[in-house]
Amino acid sequence: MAEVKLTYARYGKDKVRVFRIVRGPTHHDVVEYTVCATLEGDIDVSYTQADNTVVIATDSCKNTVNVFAKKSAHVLSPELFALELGIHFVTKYAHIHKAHIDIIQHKWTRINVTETGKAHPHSFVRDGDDKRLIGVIVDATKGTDAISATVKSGITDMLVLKSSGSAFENFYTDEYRTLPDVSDRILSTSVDCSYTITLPPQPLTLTRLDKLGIDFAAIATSVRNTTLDTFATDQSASVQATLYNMCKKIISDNKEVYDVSYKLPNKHYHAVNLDFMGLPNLKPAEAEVFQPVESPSGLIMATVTRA
Ligand SMILES: O=c1[nH]c(=O)c2[nH]c(=O)[nH]c2[nH]1
Repeated sequence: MAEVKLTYARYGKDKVRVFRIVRGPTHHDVVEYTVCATLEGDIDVSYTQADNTVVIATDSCKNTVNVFAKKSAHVLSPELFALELGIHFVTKYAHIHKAHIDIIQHKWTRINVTETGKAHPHSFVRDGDDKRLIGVIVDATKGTDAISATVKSGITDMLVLKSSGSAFENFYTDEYRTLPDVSDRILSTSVDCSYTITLPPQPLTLTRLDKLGIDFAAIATSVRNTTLDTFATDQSASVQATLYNMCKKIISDNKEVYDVSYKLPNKHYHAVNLDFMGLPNLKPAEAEVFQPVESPSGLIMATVTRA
């Protein structure tokens, strides 16, 4: 047998599906999460010596998510809920030094009733495929009185399209280029955005969570609105340039945001040739019927960081 060593180990429960109702006096709030909770620490012997005594069962990790969903005062904020879970794992178990909590928040938007013009107190609609993504790492490797954390938050699967206000011109020309300059085109992408939030000076404790003073929901709303507003209003020179404009505004508007990353597929729409019917549809000014192209798509990515 070759000499080997274990260089990284982490385990836990993925795809923990949880739904929580918070019953208020006048209305209910609901959240639906898919949680992935994984742990690092002094767990090597479970891999190398078949010693399970150090293993908090992944089933127990799942139970912990459900118990905290019931007891947490922060459950409506995925960032705070993730921090709370992470702090729990690294403080409850002396041999667990890092917890990774990843949450997908599924959409439930309050229904506005047409007849009354009012938001309904306990009825909701899934009004889009977009989800919020939260990734928290709680780190107690320097001890439980020196816990630090990183918080990433973001959006995924937010499909957008504009039928004008997008150009792509003056790009590199050589023998491989076949694409003509276009001054007006369809632009469509499925937004995947992630941003890092700087937490106030650590260390972190469960009780300090109440006093973090960061309005995670307001930042999420700002990021979503800026993404949509910039996509709509920017006279786009390219996906790259529009992406950068989104990042600049998000970092300017949100002092807690340290960096922003986007992954933007450029979902192409090709004008259909209708010459066989004598219908002009190929020149940009005449094109009205398009074929949405599943693949390939462009893929434009970048991270912009506060200087
Ligand atoms: O906005 C764009 N960026 C590109 O890099 C690119 N490449 C391409 O073929 N079309 C586009 N559009």
